Amino acid sequence: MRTLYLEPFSGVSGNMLLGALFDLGLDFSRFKQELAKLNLSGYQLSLEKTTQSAIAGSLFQVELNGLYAGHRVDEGVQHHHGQHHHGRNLAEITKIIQDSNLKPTIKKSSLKVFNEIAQAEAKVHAKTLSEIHFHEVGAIDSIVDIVGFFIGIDLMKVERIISGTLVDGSGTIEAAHGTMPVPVPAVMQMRLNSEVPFRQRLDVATELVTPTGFAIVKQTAAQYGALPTELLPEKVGYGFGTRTTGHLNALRVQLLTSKPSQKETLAQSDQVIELHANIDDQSGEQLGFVLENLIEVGVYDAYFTPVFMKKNRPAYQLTVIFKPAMLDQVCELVLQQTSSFGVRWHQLQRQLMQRSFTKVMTKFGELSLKIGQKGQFKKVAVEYDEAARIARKNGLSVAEVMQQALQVYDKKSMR
Ligand SMILES: O=C([S-])c1cc(C(=O)S)c[n+]([C@@H]2O[C@H](COP(=O)(O)O)[C@@H](O)[C@H]2O)c1
Ligand code: NI
Repeated sequence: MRTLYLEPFSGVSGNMLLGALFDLGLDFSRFKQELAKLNLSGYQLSLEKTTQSAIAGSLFQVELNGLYAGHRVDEGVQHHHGQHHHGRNLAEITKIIQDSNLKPTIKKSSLKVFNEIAQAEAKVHAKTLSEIHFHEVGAIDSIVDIVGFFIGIDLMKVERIISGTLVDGSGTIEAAHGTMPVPVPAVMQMRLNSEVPFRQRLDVATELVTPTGFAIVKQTAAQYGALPTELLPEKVGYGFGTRTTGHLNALRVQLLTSKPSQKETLAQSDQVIELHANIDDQSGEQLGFVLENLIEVGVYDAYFTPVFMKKNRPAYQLTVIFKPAMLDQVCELVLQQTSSFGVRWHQLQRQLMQRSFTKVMTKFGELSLKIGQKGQFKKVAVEYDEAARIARKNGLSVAEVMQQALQVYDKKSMR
C-alpha cells in the first residue's frame, strides 16, 4: 500500500501540501492537464525549486492577475479592486466541481473539504452556509489547492495518508476583518471534537496551520501519530510555506512502501487496535453474548475489566484487540450490541515471537505444541483444549498431561 506520511512540524497549508507533492516528484504538466478539467480561468500556477534555511524544496503558488492569492472567505459582499463582487458560495463551487470532467473520487473528496471549511466559517461568522462566500480571488486559490491536492494524490497513486502532529504558531495575524487569534477561528472551529493531533509553538508568532491545510488533513488522514516502523521511506519532499517564521517553514512528506526484504520482521511486528467502551447499564448475560460475538468475528482478544465510572457506578470496561482492517466491523458490532453510545480506540505496535507448531505422542495420546522463538529465546506451550480433554478422559490434572507432553518434546528435540 502506497502511504503518504505528513510531518507538519511547521504547520500545513494548501500551498505547502501541493509544494510537497511536487517535491516528491508529482509531474507539474500532468497536474495542470488534470486541473484544466475544472474549466477555471484567471489564474497561473508557479512552481519554484528553491531553498529555505539551506534545505532544498518546492514553493507552489497560485497567481491571479499578478497577485498571489491569499485571503479566501468572506461572509457577504467582497470589495475587490475597488468594485463590489459577490464571491462564490459553496453551491457555486460545488457546481464548478460537479460540472468538471474530473474523476468522481476527486470530486467527492474535494467537496468534503469545501463542506468542512464552509461549515466552520458559517459557525464562526454566525451565518448560513449559503451566506458564506469564497471571494473571487480566494475561491480560485482554494479550488486549485483543494482539488489540486486530490489530483496530486491520485496521480501519485497514494492509497493512504498518515499525519504526525500539526504544529501551529501563536499570537495573532492581520486579516481582512482585522486581527485574528492563532489558531485562526476557522481552524479552531474544525478542531472541536476532532482527533487531529495539534500543538502550538510559542516562539512563532504567526499562523502556520491554515483552514485549507487543516481541513485537508482532517478529511483525509486515516491515521495519526509516529511514522509506522514496518514501512520503508522511499522518497522525501519539502513543500514551503510563504510566511516568514525565523525557522524552516516547510511541510515534510514521505512516500512509504512496505519493506519487501524484511517479510520476517513484518510477520513479527505489526499494529493492532485496542478499543474500549465503558458500560454501566447492561446485564451480564447480554455482555457475555457480546464477547462471544466478538471472538466469533475473529478479534485477537476481547474482555471486560471491572471499573468505577462517574457517580461511583460499578461498571465494566470492554477491551477489544484486533487488526486495523477490522475497525469498522468491530465499532459497528460494539455500538449495535452494547448500550454504549461511543467507542474509543488507539493503534498499538505489537511484537510477536516467531511461531511454529508441532505434535508429540505421549502415553495418553497425541498433543499439539506451540513454539515461540525470538533470537535465542524459546517458549513451548501445550494446547490447553487437548490437554484438558486427555486429563478428563484419564482422570489426571491438566498440569500432569502438560508436563508429560513437554518431557516428550524435550527428549525429541535433544536427539
Ligand atoms: O476571510 C476570512 S473570513 C478568513 C477567515 C479565517 C478564519 O479563520 S474565520 C481565516 N482567514 C485567513 O485567510 C488565509 C487564507 O486561508 P486558506 O485556508 O484559504 O489558505 C489564512 O491566513 C486564513 O487564516 C480568512
Ligand atoms: Ni472567516
